[in-house]
Amino acid sequence: MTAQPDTAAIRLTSLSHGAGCACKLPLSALDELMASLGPGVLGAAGATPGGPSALAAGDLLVGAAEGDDAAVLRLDDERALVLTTDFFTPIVDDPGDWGRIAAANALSDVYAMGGRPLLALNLTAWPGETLPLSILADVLRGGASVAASAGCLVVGGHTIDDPEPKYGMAVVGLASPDRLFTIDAARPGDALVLTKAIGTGVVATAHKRGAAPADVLRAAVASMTTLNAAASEAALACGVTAATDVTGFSLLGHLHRMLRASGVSAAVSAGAVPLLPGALELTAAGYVSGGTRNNMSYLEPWVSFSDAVPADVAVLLRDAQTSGGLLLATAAPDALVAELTSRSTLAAAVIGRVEPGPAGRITVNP
Ligand SMILES: Nc1ncnc2c1ncn2[C@@H]1O[C@H](COP(=O)(O)OP(=O)(O)OP(=O)(O)O)[C@@H](O)[C@H]1O
Ligand SMILES: [Mg+2]
Repeated sequence: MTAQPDTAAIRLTSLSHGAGCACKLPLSALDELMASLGPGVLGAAGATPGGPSALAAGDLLVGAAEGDDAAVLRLDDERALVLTTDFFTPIVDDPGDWGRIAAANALSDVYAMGGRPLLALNLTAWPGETLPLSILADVLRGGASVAASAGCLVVGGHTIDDPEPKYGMAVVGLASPDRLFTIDAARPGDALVLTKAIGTGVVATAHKRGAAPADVLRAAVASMTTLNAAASEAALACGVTAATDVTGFSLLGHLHRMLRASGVSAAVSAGAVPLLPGALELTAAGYVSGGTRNNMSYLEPWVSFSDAVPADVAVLLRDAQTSGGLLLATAAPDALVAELTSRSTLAAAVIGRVEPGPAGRITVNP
């Protein structure tokens, strides 16, 4: 009989070159890639299919050109299909937690469109020769448990051999075609509301280096495994039309994308942004991921910080998040905050305001 490896001694994060959504390709590279593809390669909303297609013109409500959280296809007057995918490298050492985080993160893009998830497929890359499959089974169990709590069935998947483990899901959901949340619907005067605290990137980076206190890691994992379902339901109940989820491009990066798509600017109140416990201390101690550094350089021409914003808070606003909250724009923030609070979302913070001005510009005040 071959000796079984001690699975408890395996640190999954040591196998990962970057943590969670911090391993996304930088926004600058993604922009360049999309622009280089040229027209007609990826389907855009309103486009008429060039060749034979089952799609009727106009039924693709959100496509690649929109750069939104998920694609949306109208099925009939009441129903639209929502389609999205996400996967990443180990963000924590516990396999079940990694699975739960990756699933909550993949499902989040459906909630960010105002949909609810129906079916999912596991996307898995695994070093089959060196890493026991029992660990992968724990990852998949974690993912399935979160999907089940979302009312979403995992119905299959795909697994490749890869020296670096990766896990995530492709998810199909349903939404009402006339009640979608899109990235291009923020309007001057709207308040910006955030439904989770930020700081998962610094906590994950510190954890990878063995420096995150247990209670700090626990709070970050609790946040990352929490579904954005309640936040999405609250936003639907309040008639919100503009939303995105906060992930690897950071709070300011995803806000910038929303503002750019909507043709507006915004002012953010740094002091109103909720921070995870320990995040500020770990930022001060230098646990800043490569993804966050990419966000900082990408956002340089777009964001002006008041001198009164503490430097570590300014870093956290650009911290690469994994499975972050929803960022919602609303003309009726009091009603939305009350609805979020009644549904016990992790946060319900008014963090700024949409303003008329150059598309994508952000001013950060203390
Ligand atoms: N390889 C790719 N081919 C086509 N489109 C892509 C590709 N990678 C990213 N995109 C598109 O670029 C946009 C931004 O991608 P990104 O992964 O940041 O969105 P997202 O799914 O909302 O991210 P997250 O899951 O982290 O919230 C999305 O509209 C996405 O569909
Ligand atoms: Mg998203």
